[in-house]
Amino acid sequence: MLALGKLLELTLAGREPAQKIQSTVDGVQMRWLSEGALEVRPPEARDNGSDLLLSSGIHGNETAPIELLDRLLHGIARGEIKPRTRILFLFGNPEAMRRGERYLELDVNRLFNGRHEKNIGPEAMRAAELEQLARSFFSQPDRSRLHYDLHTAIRGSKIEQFALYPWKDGRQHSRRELARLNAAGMEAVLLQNKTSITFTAFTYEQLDAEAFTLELGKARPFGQNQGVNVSRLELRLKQIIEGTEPETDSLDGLKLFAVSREVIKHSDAFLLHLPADVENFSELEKGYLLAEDVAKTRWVIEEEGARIIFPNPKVKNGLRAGILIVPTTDAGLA
Ligand SMILES: O=C(O)CCC(=O)N[C@@H](CCC(=O)O)C(=O)O
Ligand SMILES: [Zn+2]
Repeated sequence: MLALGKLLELTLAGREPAQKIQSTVDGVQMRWLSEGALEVRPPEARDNGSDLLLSSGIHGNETAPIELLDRLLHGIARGEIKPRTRILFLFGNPEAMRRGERYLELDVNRLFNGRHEKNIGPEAMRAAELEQLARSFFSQPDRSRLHYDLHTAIRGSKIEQFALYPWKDGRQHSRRELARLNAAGMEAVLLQNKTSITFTAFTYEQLDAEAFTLELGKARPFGQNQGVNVSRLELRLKQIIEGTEPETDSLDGLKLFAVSREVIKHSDAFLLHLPADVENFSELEKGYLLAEDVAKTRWVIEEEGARIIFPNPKVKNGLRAGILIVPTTDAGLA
């Protein structure tokens, strides 16, 4: 296999490749751009005009998505997967990956859309670099732009695999993209309704890409992801890469949710009234006191059919400590 196919090994070892550009036997060019960043270009005659950004390791301990991208890259480097798309592979937070931790000082996925400029340290610099890599990759006109940022969650989930779809004023969510996610094994999609500071919010809002955060199961260390079944997503990604994806417009079985409220932790006095092992998508009854914070702030459930995802009282003050969601329909899709 080409040495650049071993991007994960290089990244975990903190090494730069001796040769930064290599070509596979069938003319696919691989170019190492920076730590954890590699661009794949198909031969011109085979290029179908699609640009695909695949990122993982934005949280260093979320290893199943890292292993998935590693397998795809190996397949390309060995000539077994024959790309017709341009692809940018990104491992988001290399140092956190080496340490097996979500992040070192700052959560990289809270540093986009201008936030890195208000912070200092390696993770703020990395977020700026990731923005620049994505901006440059998606700078070519008249090409389709798709970004999947792959994650696993801290806790178990009543709905194992789901996507979060960013929001931008004046832009409608795409039914076609949801059908694609359905075919890729996602069981639910959360439609956001305000701007955000995550990586996919940046590529969606500023680079005009279709962009999704994909949650694939529970976070485990490298080599222990047998319980995370990514086979449908992996197949779909290979089909997208090779331009052999079957057309689908079916949303059958796909559950749609909208954000009702984000629970923001304002102070060290924040209290979340949920068991430590509560699963994502757990239902909460009307009237339930979910959280309390400084100045008698109370989060009481008012919504019919409310569920909680990503509850985390340990986040830094000012950040999201959970999302309250409610079921929605496909009425607003383009
Ligand atoms: O399990 C958790 O609490 C977090 C899992 C995770 O990393 N999720 C992403 C979602 C990003 C988004 O809102 O699009 C995150 O929190 O960064
Ligand atoms: Zn994550």
